[in-house]
Amino acid sequence: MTYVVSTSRLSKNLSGKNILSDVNLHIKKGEIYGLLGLNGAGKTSVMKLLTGLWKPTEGVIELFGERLITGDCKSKKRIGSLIDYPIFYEKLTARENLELHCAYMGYHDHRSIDEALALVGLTVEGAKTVKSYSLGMKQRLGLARAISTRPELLLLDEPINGLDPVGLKNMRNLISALSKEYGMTVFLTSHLLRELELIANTIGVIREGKLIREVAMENIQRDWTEYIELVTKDVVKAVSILSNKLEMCNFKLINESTIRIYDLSLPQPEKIVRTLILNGVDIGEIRRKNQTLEDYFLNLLQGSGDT
Ligand SMILES: Nc1ncnc2c1ncn2[C@@H]1O[C@H](COP(=O)(O)OP(=O)(O)OP(=O)(O)O)[C@@H](O)[C@H]1O
Repeated sequence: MTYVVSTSRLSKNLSGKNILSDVNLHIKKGEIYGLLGLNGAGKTSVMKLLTGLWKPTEGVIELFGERLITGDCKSKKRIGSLIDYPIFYEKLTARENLELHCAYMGYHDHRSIDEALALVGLTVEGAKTVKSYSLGMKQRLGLARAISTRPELLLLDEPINGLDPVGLKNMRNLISALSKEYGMTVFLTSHLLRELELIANTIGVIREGKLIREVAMENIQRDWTEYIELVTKDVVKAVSILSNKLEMCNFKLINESTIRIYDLSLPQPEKIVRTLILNGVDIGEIRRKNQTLEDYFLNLLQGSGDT
């Protein structure tokens, strides 16, 4: 499969500290990919590397199927980005700010500026100077600037930070529309699972500079949130049978009498139970359960999930 963005063993070291280690990202054309991580996990650092603001210490970045070379402007023209707090020329109007940006990027179809301002709901305010803008308006203007050159790839670092509930919903609708109606590939970061869960097709989980999982939201329910909980006095024996006879590795010891078995597609749950009983494991209780998406991601974010 070809990806709009892929990285291979991407690493960044700053002042002797590994900020990112061996990050392998895979972002498909047209999808909304959400990078989820706690504060300080490395989300902004990934953005800075993808936009060329930082140079990788090690590893490779491919954008649109081509290796990103430092100083290369070709791929930059195909990307719109909103990283950190957006800075504008405060004394100029919003529209003038976008015109300057388009000129700088070599994009000369100014219809896209009106379209961008309309999409973020700033058509009327576009004629006002930016110094009169509120924080939320500047955030929206930042997005308008990012899409004013009609990019194929949109990189948004924490675009929902500081937005009120109405602003949040509008931003979510807008990002979905950019993906569905304009075919843009969107890569955004957030520490809010709920927000990503509502719009992302794929979620990547980053923890302490490592990308520990990429999951397609359509598969997540089936593959990761269902499990069997087995209660037995013979946990040691049960674990040995699961590993050695059934060749399973996707299970977790919860306490001295409880095991959680994930990945129920292979082998069938009935086979697991039959094999345990035939090998003399005394099963106290067995039940099929679902963990919530929140539990699933919290495990990954906080480190109790497997890597
Ligand atoms: N310029 C820098 N020099 C040294 N360390 C840095 C620099 N920028 C970021 N870091 C460190 O890199 C790590 C990752 O930071 P980063 O900003 O990428 O995380 P983040 O996931 O975006 O966090 P947040 O959600 O708080 O913005 C942090 O430990 C941070 O202190």
